Amino acid sequence: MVLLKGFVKPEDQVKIVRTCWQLGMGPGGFYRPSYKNGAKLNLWMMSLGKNWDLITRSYGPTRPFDGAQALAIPEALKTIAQAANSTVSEFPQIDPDICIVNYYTNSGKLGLHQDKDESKSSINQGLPFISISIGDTAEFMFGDTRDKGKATKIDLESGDVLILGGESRLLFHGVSHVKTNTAPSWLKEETGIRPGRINLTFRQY
Ligand SMILES: O=C(O)CCC(=O)C(=O)O
Ligand SMILES: [Fe+2]
Repeated sequence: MVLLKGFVKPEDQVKIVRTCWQLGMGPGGFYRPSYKNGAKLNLWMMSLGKNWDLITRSYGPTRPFDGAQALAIPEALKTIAQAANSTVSEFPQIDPDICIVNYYTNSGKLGLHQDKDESKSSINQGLPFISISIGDTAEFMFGDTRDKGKATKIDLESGDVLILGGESRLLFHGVSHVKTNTAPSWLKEETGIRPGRINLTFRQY
């Protein structure tokens, strides 16, 4: 696992907010994924490239609940993720065909889980996924088990990039909470970003 503190330049952070907001408000944009029993995740999600479905835990071209086609990953965003990937010599370079964008309000959170719905080959090779955080700071947790008490907690701030690959590809991870009013003031002024946090994870199926 590699954490690149403050990797994303301010102008790119602004670009990410504007792009995610524009895509997220349109068809195929942000929604709250539900489990079979109707309970919802504590975040808003938009899948780019391929749709990830919470119920089947699999990828497909469209999302079952409204039939919307997964939107394309904007090249400008992919470039930022690949630039981060290329600074880390211990992991292979990926060509992302999936980007999951999560928007957490200040009450948003995500339980400890592993990301293992990409192809067997991708997982077995330990191809990294690249996670970009924008907006309010998150307390991010990770560990070898689903036990929250044993998880390590770190802050992910606006502009940080976390890369999980190789041995760390299947780490359990999640977001315990989002810290209110911690986004950089210049980002708020420039974009009018709502309170909360945007996280993008770039993956190769
Ligand atoms: O928001 C984060 O930092 C993590 C997101 C995540 O784990 C996921 O989308 O699978
Ligand atoms: Fe994840």
